Amino acid sequence: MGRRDIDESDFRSRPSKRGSRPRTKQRPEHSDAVTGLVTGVDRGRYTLLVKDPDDDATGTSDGRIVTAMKARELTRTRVVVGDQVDVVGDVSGGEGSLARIVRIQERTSTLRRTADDTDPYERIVVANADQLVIVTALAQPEPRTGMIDRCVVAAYDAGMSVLLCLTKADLASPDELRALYEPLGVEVVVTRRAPTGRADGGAGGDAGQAVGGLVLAPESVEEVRGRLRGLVSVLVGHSGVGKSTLINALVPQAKRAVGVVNDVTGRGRHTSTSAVALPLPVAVAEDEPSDAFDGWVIDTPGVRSFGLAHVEVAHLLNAFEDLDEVAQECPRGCTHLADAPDCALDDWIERSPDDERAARAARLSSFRRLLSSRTGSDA
Ligand SMILES: Nc1nc2c(ncn2[C@@H]2O[C@H](COP(=O)(O)OP(=O)(O)OP(=O)(O)O)[C@@H](O)[C@H]2O)c(=O)[nH]1
Ligand SMILES: [Zn+2]
Repeated sequence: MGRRDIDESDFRSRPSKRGSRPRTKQRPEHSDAVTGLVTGVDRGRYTLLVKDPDDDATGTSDGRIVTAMKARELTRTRVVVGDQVDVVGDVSGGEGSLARIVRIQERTSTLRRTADDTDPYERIVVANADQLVIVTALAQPEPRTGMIDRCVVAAYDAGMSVLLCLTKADLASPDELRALYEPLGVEVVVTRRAPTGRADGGAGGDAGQAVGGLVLAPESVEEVRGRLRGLVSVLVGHSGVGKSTLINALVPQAKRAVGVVNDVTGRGRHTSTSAVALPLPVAVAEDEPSDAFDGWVIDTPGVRSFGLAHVEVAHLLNAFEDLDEVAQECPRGCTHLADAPDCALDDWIERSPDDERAARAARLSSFRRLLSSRTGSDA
């Protein structure tokens, strides 16, 4: 367990006036700890979904909501949505109960951002997510490829895959954006408003219906659901792109009571700026009520951009196996950009078989666009 292996007894037995961390020794661990998934963070209070060990692990929303705080030894450690944590104390989840987080389990991925490219201060946005869903409107507001590129870079750097969700396809065609992103291995999915979708809805009960909002074409919502199933997905998007409409369609308000609402602090869409994890219902049919869920949708109301100062080219290249291999032949310190002298990636196009040339060129130019987005601005 390495450096995480510091527990409360450690801290108390060796208080350090200078604030340096006590050295880890063999100490009794919290053998009574249970594991919880962090689904929300609000002013020092963490909402956890705790499952009993003998529950089957495969996705019903059984389990209880536990509110917790960090144990003292974790004061300087960031616990984020998506973290798997060990908790002790009152883990009953009863009203007014407060448990203690004593350990963070090793993360499989960390989605980071730098506040600004000139400011190296790094934040972890979400832990253990599989996929970044970039929600972009095809119109109103106009798509901004700079923003999309930066999200793609942040995701690949984090070891996550990317789903580009293009909304408002009723207003404009997705073809151009598809052509820009599919060469990068980015999956694309498209949503649109239902042909009769009106703000006041129809008979009600449609899968695509958002409470008090516009109705999305149900089949487009279900296509998105299919891409999210079984995964932990983080949704990002600029204001007005239709992210809330989509999330409401995927996870109707009624379903949200399960797993996330924290009665101690409450959570308002307009007050919370931190991420929140919502269990993704397997199906939302009203006549077949079920708590079954399969996957998590993490909304990130506070994330409007990704500063990328922390991203290294070499690390980004890892996400592109073919290019990475070719780039081994590059001169030392090659930037791999279009103006880089003797960049082996140019060669790779040159010696490409005719029937692959166009695809390679598209991939390389998309990749170079990503590279330069590291230093660009997304304004
Ligand atoms: N034409 C059309 N409009 C849509 C679609 N999806 C959402 N909208 C509208 O776009 C506007 C913005 O949608 P929201 O879901 O509030 O957007 P958001 O991304 O959550 O933005 P914030 O609430 O500002 O964070 C609303 O007026 C929606 O009704 C769509 O597929 N087609
Ligand atoms: Zn190069």
